[in-house]
Amino acid sequence: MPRIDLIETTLLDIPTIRGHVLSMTTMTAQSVVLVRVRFDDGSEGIGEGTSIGGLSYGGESAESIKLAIDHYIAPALMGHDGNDINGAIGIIERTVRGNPIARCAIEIALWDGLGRRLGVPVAQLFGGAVRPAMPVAWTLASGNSATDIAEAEAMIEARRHNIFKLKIGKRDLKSDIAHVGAICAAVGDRASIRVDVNQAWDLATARRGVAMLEEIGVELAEQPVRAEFLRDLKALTDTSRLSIMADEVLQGPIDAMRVAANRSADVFAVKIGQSGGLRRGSEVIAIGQAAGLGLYGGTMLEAGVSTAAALQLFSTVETLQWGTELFGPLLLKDEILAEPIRYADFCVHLPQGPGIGVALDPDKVRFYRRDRGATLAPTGS
Ligand SMILES: O=C(O)C[C@H]1C=CC(=O)O1
Ligand SMILES: [Mn+2]
Repeated sequence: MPRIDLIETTLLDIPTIRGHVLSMTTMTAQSVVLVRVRFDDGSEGIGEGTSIGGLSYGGESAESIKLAIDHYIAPALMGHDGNDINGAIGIIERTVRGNPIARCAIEIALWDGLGRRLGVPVAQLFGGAVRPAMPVAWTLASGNSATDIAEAEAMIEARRHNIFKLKIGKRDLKSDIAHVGAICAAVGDRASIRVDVNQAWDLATARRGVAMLEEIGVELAEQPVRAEFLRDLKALTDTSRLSIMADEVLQGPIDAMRVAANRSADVFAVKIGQSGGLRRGSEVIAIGQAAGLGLYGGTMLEAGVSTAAALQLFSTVETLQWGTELFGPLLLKDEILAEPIRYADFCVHLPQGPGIGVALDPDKVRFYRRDRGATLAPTGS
């Protein structure tokens, strides 16, 4: 029995290729918590926990993810059978409430370790991949319409993306609609245009906004209203011809059930981090499927490790009506994987090989680790 004998976390700060403007914050760097789990048979697994904009997007930050793992999850899991992932999930959930991204980070490493020991991809442990590649959206969020149009043109030309998600909700409705309209007019029928409001609108604004977006050819609006206001999300879904996607409201299968039960949304943005891991993510997917909702593989703008883990799970889903947005590594200025995930022909390709199918570049990890300065600084002062 391969017992867990070491759990190590490393916090990295990696600059983004440009400012990423969301309704609640502008990102210029992404903070990533890497997890390494070692088992006493010498095998290892890696995981990642990544959030957005410190604590401005949700209830977890890189620092809180690291703390939850180092101080609570790691001590509780020490000595546990690495092959017993369901048992480990039980221990983690009894030890730590909330904190779904921290829980996910460690679970990824457990699946990676198990896959590597068995010599199979994690997708195989979830029944096997039904597709080798998935459509992948890109987020246009430079904060400037002309820059976004140029970016969209370049992506279509390179055959990298023809699905674009526009981040809105920071500016007044009129400016946002003008911005989205300009992008829709520029790309025409060469791309699918969606928007993500990240909870910024009240119901009155959302009603007007969604109606205007529909007029200009937008296909879908993601989380237009606050996650807590499920009644408002449902009101929009009931009356809008645009598809409404649930994102921040989905913090695992219990929320998924609440949203599905009264059809408060048309589509689930399934995120392994927000769901609390691959196992709970697979349950969110099952609930969405059983309710006849559309599915979309979402991201917390994760680096390569968590993106690879999400790809392992989403590759096993029968129908991903809305594709994925697993482009996180492309938003970062530098690659931390030894071999990057492949993006081509408007798709992201499932990495091959055992476990999650990717390995870290140790030099890059060393370079971007937050405590690098501390490690190099003279001690004793
Ligand atoms: O969906 C979100 O709210 C978070 C994230 C995903 C893509 C992106 O640009 O931001
Ligand atoms: Mn979203």
